[in-house]
Amino acid sequence: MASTIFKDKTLLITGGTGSFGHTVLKHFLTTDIGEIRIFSRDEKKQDDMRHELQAQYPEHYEKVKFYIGDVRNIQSLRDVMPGVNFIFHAAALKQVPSCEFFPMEAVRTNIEGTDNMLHAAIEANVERVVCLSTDKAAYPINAMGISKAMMEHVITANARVSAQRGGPVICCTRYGNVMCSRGSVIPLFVEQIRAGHPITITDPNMTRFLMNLDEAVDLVMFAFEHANPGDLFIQKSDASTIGDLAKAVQTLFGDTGTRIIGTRHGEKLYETLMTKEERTRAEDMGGYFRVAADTRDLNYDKFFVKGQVHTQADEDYTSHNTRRLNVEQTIEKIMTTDYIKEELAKNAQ
Ligand SMILES: O=c1ccn([C@@H]2O[C@H](COP(=O)(O)OP(=O)(O)O[C@H]3O[C@H](CO)[C@@H](O)[C@H](O)[C@H]3O)[C@@H](O)[C@H]2O)c(=O)[nH]1
Repeated sequence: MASTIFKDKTLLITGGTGSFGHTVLKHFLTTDIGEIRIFSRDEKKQDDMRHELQAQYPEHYEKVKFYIGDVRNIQSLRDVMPGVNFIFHAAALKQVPSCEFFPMEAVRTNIEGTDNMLHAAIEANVERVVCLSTDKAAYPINAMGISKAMMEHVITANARVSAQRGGPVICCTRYGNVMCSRGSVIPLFVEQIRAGHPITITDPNMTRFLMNLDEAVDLVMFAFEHANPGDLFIQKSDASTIGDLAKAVQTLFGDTGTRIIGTRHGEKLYETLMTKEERTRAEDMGGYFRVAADTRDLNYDKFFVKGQVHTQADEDYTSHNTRRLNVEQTIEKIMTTDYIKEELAKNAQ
């Protein structure tokens, strides 16, 4: 990717050892970017990443610097900030079931951690910050989604203050399920098939937005380039039913039967990427929507206008009403991931 905006600049990725961080490195490491800082808690994951980069990118790996820290600890964020131009904030607790059992942990990392990061970024005069959220934050029903929804509000509030003071441009992206990410359903199905077990389906009629990691990075880059303070960016995404997704995986890896297990803690039948209320403020930008921040202050009287006041659009934008992929199209879609390509290559050996 030619990325002159990043020429000689320093990019910080919080939660940088995860799948998102790996994909960002794949996109940026060989460009003219100056430095990439990986900030995360786990020294083992950093060490693994360091070795991987040394092997794969012998001429570029020295651009990557590793910082142990935790977004819950603002001092560790202050320590990583000097010289940082841009931030992609991916650090999060994102497993729905674990957040359900330990909701305060989600509060500390997703809400307080994001607030800490933004304060440290504002203090350090960073130029741009893009934060990563999830569809589960729209009309949230589980602790992970609720914490991410609060995170989005923390982002909007800090973006407003930062803009008033000429500080960093802070924005947010929201996306759906990243196919084949760690612990997600596609790798689970593949493992079950390999073990000769029936695959476990919660509800064949459930739908999920399907996105690959490159699309997640593209969305973050789009937000990076187009953001006004407090904007929320959403990528238009396709969806499939879990029943069709299961058939797609079985077509590629074999059919060992299916077993219905029922809906898990905190799960929805479908996900919402953009609410009706957000749609009234959304701008269609082709492949993306921009939901502008509400820039009014608390003095509502001065904003009163005569005439019709729109408070909601007709419909939410959901995994039930977006473009629905059939089994064939779902196969094509999941084949775009490195995980599926690598696993099929193993089968062929
Ligand atoms: O044995 C299983 C497990 C899951 N599912 C279904 O598969 C879909 C996807 O499940 P999963 O891959 O676990 O994703 P989600 O629960 O939708 O959310 C995951 O994916 C989100 C987006 O990547 C992350 O933010 C969340 O943390 C992570 O839990 C859902 O409809 C599940 O009901 C099954 O049918 N059988």
